[in-house]
Amino acid sequence: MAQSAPLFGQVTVIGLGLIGGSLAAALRNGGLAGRLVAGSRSARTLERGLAMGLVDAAYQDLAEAVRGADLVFVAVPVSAMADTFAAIAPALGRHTIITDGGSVKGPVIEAARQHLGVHYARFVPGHPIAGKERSGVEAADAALYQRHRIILTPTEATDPAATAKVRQLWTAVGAEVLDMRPAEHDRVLAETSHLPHLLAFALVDTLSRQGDSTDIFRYAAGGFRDFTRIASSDPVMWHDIFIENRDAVLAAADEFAAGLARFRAAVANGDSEALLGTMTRANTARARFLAMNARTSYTHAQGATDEQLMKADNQAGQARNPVFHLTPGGRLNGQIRVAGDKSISHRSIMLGALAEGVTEIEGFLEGEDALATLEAFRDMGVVIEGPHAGRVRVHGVGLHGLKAPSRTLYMGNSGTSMRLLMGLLAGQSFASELTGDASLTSRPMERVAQPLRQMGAAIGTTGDGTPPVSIRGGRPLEGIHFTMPVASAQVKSALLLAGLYAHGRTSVTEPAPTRDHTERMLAGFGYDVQRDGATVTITGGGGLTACNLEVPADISSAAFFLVGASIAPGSELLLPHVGINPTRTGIIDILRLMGADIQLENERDSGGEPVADLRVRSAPLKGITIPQELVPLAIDEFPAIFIAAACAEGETILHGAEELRVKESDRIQAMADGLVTLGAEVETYPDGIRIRGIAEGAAFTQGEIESHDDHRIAMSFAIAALRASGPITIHNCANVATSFPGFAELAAGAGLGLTVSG
Ligand SMILES: O=C(O)C1=C[C@@H](OP(=O)(O)O)[C@@H](O)[C@H](O)C1
Ligand SMILES: C=C(OP(=O)(O)O)C(=O)O
Repeated sequence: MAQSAPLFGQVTVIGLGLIGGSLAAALRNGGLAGRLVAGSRSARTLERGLAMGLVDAAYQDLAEAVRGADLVFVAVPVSAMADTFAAIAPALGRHTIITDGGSVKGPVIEAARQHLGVHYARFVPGHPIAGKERSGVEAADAALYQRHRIILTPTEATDPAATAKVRQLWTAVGAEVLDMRPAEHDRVLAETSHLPHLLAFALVDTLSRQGDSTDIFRYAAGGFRDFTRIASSDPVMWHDIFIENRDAVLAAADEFAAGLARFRAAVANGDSEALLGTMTRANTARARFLAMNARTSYTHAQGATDEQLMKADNQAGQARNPVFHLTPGGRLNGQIRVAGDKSISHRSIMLGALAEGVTEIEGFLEGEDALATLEAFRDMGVVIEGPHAGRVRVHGVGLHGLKAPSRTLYMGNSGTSMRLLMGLLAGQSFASELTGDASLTSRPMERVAQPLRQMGAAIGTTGDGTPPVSIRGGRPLEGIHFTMPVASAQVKSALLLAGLYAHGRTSVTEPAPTRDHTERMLAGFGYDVQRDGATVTITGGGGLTACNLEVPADISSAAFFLVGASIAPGSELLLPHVGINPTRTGIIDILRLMGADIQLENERDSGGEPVADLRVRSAPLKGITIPQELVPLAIDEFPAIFIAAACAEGETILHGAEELRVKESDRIQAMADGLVTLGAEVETYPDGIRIRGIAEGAAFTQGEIESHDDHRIAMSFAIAALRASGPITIHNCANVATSFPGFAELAAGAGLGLTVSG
């Protein structure tokens, strides 16, 4: 850590175990304290601390230790807090800030209030969530808090300046600081840490009391060992925690007992639907909660080992994030079946859930975005089997059968999930809240919220109009006629889904054609949808009937290969069963205008959606001015199109695409930055870009690219390597899994020099 001016004059650490010792070590390393002092009842600990160079002075008399301190960190067991506060209070200065590391906050705050007297206003309660597998001063580790979370739980009595100072302290040693109310902290810890320990202790104890317990333990397999590992934790420490956090632990235990009773009843009654519902939800829930905490991708959390999960969770978003390494040149050949269509996959779950009967889906996209939708419906009580190799069975609950979710619905990175669900949830009788990852929580949601309010919905967003989105529910909706200011299929779809619940007719007029999967699929589920030019209308009060669906391959995923094969001489690829809905084929039109050689073979209908096998051969490309009417029809494909433009003769100019600035990243800026890094000549406009291309040979230099956590940016620059003069490295590629899991393997199989690390 770099040396900086000391943040504090004297810091005193009371209790020099792993937690206290590690803070001392980190402050020492960073030069953050002018003087470091330790206080401990144990002479041996103090000797070790001095010998290790952690502190400059050490006292068994705690009052002596805090004399002259600017900041005191109390890191003793929770049951010893009251005595410690009483011992130090008389020696604290008028400005001394006191903070602690106790794992239960309510009782520590109460002890501080009783014993710190006037100093209570400068007491900032805290809880570092850091590894505790080793203990004692010998385990002190200057790096312990780096990228770990510290929860601060200031009370109304806490001086905000003191809180700010403690926040500065933790940030300076590399931690991420979160604020919580004390009661919330104790409840959350009771649920996520104390209850599991209670269950493990209770299970092992219960089994060990049975007559044949020797046999039980002899035959105990991995599951038993995994589940009960934490029953080996220190009984004295856990005794203190259960006693100190009594109320929250009891509430969590009661909640669990009710869940156990439900499960028991389902077994007793042979209730397959309840059993499947509970277990399919549980299957993915853990990975999802951890992903949600880390505000990271969900399939990553799902594929990770326990250790990685906990690390990702502790390290606040630092989940392992793959890096793409590309060798330059090469060509693409063969046949590639790209991932299932994302837009159709989302809607297959939504409409399947609201239908009467069981909907069977094939070709479902097992990408993060579609899975976020799937999980949201599980959270609302819908039994969904799968996905297994693209097959999903949705047990529809009917238009009015959804149940209130017990917690915030996590939409990960998916704008489609959030916006469509806003419409659907506005029509429900219950309240709900939607949130997402760092990218999604910065995207605009008022474009949907405003017209829904006109229909009568009660919806809140943040001051910036971004998520979290809260929906009051239980409000009667009235059909409206809405003319969309932006061409957005998500806005249109949200209003149509709300329209299912509205009184009368809901109609939406679009300024330019956008993807019409919602309209087609509603009709496929038996709902009457009227289309008249740019206006689509539905009347509330009908019903949906389950059906079977085959999701075609996603033309947005095929786009990377259409561009890759076009720009790499000697390429020829066949992309079977790709959706060629005319509201999605802008990419084909644009590439053809540039001179690409793309053939549609075997055109057919698949469940109401046109599909074809796409054959693409390399061809010399030329720059064009992209026709305005094609912009909404190729909206997600522009990152890939920009790569084609950089490999075309002359200039390509795009206008009218300001929407690109509010996708998973600002795609105009993210692509321009990457293109410039790779030596291309570009100029950006508020609504577009100009790119000068190089028709032959290397169009790109080597370079390091930032994906900005945007799947389409990552995949576009991967394809660029086909025409680069040196290696390209792309950082933060986890989000490729949102729309195209398996991209790297498929692309490498077809000839792209792509390997993945991290
Ligand atoms: O409705 C859909 O499935 C989508 C609509 C488009 O968004 P907008 O409606 O914001 O243009 C598109 O970018 C997105 O990937 C999927
Ligand atoms: C914009 C996209 O998706 P969404 O809006 O669903 O996040 C996309 O996939 O490119």
